[in-house]
Amino acid sequence: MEAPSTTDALMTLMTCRSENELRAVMLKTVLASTKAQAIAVYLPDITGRKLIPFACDGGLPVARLPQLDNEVGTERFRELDVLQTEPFYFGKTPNSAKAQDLSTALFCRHGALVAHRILLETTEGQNTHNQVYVFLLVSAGSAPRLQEEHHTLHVLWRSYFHLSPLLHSLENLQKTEETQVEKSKHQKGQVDSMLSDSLVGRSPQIIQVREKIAQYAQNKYAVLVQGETGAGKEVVARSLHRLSQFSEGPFIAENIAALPENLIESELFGYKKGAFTGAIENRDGLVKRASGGTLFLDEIGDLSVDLQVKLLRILQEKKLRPLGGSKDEAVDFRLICATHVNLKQAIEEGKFRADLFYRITQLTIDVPPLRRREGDRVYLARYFLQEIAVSNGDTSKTLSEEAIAVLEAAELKGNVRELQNCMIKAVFLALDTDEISGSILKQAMNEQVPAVVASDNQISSVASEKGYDGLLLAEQGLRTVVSNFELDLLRNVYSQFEGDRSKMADFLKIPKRTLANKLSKFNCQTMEFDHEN
Ligand SMILES: Nc1ncnc2c1ncn2[C@@H]1O[C@H](COP(=O)(O)OP(=O)(O)OP(=O)(O)O)[C@@H](O)[C@H]1O
Repeated sequence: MEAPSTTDALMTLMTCRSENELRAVMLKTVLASTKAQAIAVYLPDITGRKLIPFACDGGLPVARLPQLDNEVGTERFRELDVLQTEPFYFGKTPNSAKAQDLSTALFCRHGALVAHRILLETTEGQNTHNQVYVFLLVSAGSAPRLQEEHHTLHVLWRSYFHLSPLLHSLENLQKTEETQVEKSKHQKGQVDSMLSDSLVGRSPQIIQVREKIAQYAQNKYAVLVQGETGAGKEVVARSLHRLSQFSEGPFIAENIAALPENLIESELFGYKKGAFTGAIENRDGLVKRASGGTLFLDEIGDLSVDLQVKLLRILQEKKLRPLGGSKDEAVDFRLICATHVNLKQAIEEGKFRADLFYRITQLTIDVPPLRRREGDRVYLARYFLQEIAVSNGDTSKTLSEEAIAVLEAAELKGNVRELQNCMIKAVFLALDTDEISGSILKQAMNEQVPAVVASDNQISSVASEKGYDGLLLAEQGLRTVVSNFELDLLRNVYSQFEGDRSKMADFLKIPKRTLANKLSKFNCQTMEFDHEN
């Protein structure tokens, strides 16, 4: 076989991708170029007195090669030695007990050795080996072209010691990159699992929402979360907070619509003692309390235009002046707002300021209604059944085929909240059975408090169930009967949930804003229900 040219040999070396590969290819290349049977390569140690095995092919493994005294280098070994006739001994002296034929020591067989001492240039400032000792076992009687061979080896080993540190750095870089990729995969895995635990669902639509949350969580921009009531806007806001740099700080949530109009300002921005009658001490507002964390303002569309101006100033200047205060106080928080109304329309109607709109919608997340999430109803229903079972220390109930069909056909205007309530009711209606049937599920759905948007017929039929007779209806008219019924219902729900508005709104499947409106309509902010209406 024709020996490869030096250029070809160099090209082959340059295709190597790791130090190990380079070393193996180098030895093969040298064997091919010199037509030797075996090769052992040595480097001098730091003192220069010993030669340390570095690489080999065709003989003993490197670990079993002996160290050599560098007498070869100093006394007997010239730059190029052909040791074909005389055995080449190493050891203290050729006659000492330790003396041994070098070819046997290196290759376990006595044979003709060619030894090259290759002088490399040292690169200033770099710890480059400046000599390489190459021992080749050649066929007896072969006549190597020694000078030419020596030149080739010189070129190859020089190139080797240039390429080797480059590959070493490349490998380190790759390892670092791989570790970073692994690390970020691991982090992504953690984020994914945290998000799919809180924002449950596997529809492409909800997966997209989760992706947006993961993407937006790491920055400080304000986020507007839009979606129908009960769709999970607050769940999204909480997830954003948990994944953000503010996660160690507080998550302060407030529903603007649920706050009485006259209290919104002091609740949000706080006040100083004496700012108004009843301000008997300094009190931090929600904005101040959210400092270092996240402020979640639900139903932001309900903020009065005056307060919109004040909020905008705070967002722009990161400073807050409480009611009755004379100094600005620094605040730093991430703002997340939610709305189920179209804010652009509110701007057109003059109810919402465009400048605030742009400030709070640096990023937006649309939470799709349940009806637009393919496959999530049943998935979520099973999830809630499991959750209920865990909290009851029970085994999870299953859904019959019929129940699944009922679920798929249901309107679920109250979105996930309605579905969750339905499942709670269904579990308690199906106490004696492990499976929730279609009829139980229908019953659970019907047991939900009639929707505020229920038709007159539905209302009068519920009214008659509740004891409002037709006579009364004829006497007072539908409006009064319905109104009284609603008041009665609110009073019952109030006592059931001890005035907790969030729970009341959840139970009634209405936004807290609607609940707040109804309470003020009945003049019962304090739920001391005056029969005014
Ligand atoms: N994807 C989901 N996975 C698990 N639970 C959810 C999910 N979406 C919503 N929920 C649950 O549904 C209920 C309503 O969710 P949330 O309060 O976030 O809705 P919302 O859109 O903010 O409602 P509103 O507009 O009435 O304030 C909560 O009990 C919440 O835990």
